Amino acid sequence: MSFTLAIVGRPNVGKSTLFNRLVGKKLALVDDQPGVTRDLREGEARLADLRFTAIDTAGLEDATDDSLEGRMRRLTERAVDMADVCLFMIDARQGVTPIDMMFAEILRKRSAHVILAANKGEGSAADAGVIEAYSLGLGEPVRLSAEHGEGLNDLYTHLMPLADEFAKRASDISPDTDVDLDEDDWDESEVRKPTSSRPLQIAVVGRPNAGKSTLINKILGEDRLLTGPEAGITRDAISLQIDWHGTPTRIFDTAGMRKKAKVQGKLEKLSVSDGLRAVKFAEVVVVLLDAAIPFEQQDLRIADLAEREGRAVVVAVNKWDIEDEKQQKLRDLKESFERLLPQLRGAPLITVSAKTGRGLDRLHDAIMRAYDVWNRRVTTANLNRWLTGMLEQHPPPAPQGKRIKLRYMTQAKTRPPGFVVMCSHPDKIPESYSRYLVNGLRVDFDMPGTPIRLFMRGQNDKNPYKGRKKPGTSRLRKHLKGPSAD
Ligand SMILES: Nc1nc2c(ncn2[C@@H]2O[C@H](COP(=O)(O)OP(=O)(O)OP(=O)(O)O)[C@@H](O)[C@H]2O)c(=O)[nH]1
Ligand SMILES: Nc1nc2c(ncn2[C@@H]2O[C@H](COP(=O)(O)OP(=O)(O)OP(=O)(O)O)[C@@H](O)[C@H]2O)c(=O)[nH]1
Repeated sequence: MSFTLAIVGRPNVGKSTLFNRLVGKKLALVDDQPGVTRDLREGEARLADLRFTAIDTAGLEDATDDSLEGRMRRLTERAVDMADVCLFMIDARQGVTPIDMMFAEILRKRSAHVILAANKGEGSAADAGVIEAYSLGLGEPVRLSAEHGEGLNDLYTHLMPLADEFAKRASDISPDTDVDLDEDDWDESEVRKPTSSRPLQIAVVGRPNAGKSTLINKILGEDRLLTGPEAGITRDAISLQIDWHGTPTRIFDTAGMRKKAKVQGKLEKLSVSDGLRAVKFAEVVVVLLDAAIPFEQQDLRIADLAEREGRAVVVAVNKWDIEDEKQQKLRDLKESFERLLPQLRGAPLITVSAKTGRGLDRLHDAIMRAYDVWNRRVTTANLNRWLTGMLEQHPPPAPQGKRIKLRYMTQAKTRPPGFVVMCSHPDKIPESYSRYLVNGLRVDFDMPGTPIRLFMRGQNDKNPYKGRKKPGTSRLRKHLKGPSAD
């Protein structure tokens, strides 16, 4: 089951950086001078369980005997013809440029499968560019940071169904692993359920000795993972596929993530990054706490990391069998949770005993629900009705006497839910007002336990349609919604 992926895009967007990450060796040169990569490079790439050939196209500023456009076109076409899938990369910090548009045009005509990636996506400086990427008409962009290794899970989610399709074409997989590719006809009451070929990906993370291996053994119903009383017994992230109450599920057991400062040997360093990697690949992250020592610094770090990575989060408090005063303890836990992890407001907190199996059904239900919420889509009509109410209840501030206008809102993405608000002065909207809207969305559309992303966007911000045709309302809507939105 192998296929070829070409990474294309204009100079300096980060193609080689991604290539290096996928291929795992420093095969391609990386530099902040445009055009450092001199030719097409090929390497055997890995992304979780996917294996494929990656092609890095770069070096477009090198030659002098032709126009940039001509060279770019030739090189891209060559790569496209060699590849099954094209990963088209833009620089989210710079937004969509005319050259990007030219690329999009070539790819739309020539490539059957294009995945759009908005790279350099770490941090809020990239927010506007990511949203703008929808305007290229190539579907939902994958927000990546090739340099920091962020967004690889999303890339995996985009690649996996294609990989399956290629494998099916090669007719070496059984007919019951059909992939449901149809994402366009969801409505807000519908959520995507994992299909048989796309298992729900769960990472169980927590400090050493929290009971991760014991928990997974219990779920598996057999002693497949090693457990023991010493901290740090699991050295690697292990993934296991099971049918959990009828849901195809892949569970990553990760070695305990401990504070970096305490990490000594090289082996343990690897384990920590394995844990981080598991978070990146997971859809739902179960943060497993030890009831005797809950919410330590490291637990908070892990939970915060999962939130920043945009994963659905369920907190499970383990070893509940040895707690007395359970009622009081539970109240204390909930209070600490709200105080220490406000960014995960409303995320489920489930008490379990990995040893006896108590609470595991509730854990399963909480995971499924968190996954549902993470996939939720709210219609634009409902959002705007809601926005009107929110504005009436608590109007936005008026810096220097000029009121900021929030005009229009739409959901730009799911997994996790991301919303765009068009407004008059996006940079003047205080953090507190954004929080008011996010908390409102959470409560009114019933979205506990999932990160919610909110982007404020000015109508004139780097609008790629500016200067072309008149941006009528429907055009603007299309730009905002993107081709894959409701
Ligand atoms: N901030 C940030 N910088 C990145 C990221 N990915 C790559 N870069 C930087 O962008 C610059 C260009 O990266 P390359 O990977 O060489 O880009 P390329 O697209 O292969 O460039 P050419 O060889 O010129 O076509 C380097 O300085 C990278 O370190 C990212 O995710 N975030
Ligand atoms: N009483 C009680 N003990 C538990 C429970 N779950 C795990 N333990 C014990 O806690 C210890 C650590 O469990 P592991 O499953 O190895 O922990 P881990 O989180 O995988 O540990 P690392 O591999 O170090 O990351 C073992 O002695 C388990 O028997 C539980 O629900 N109740």
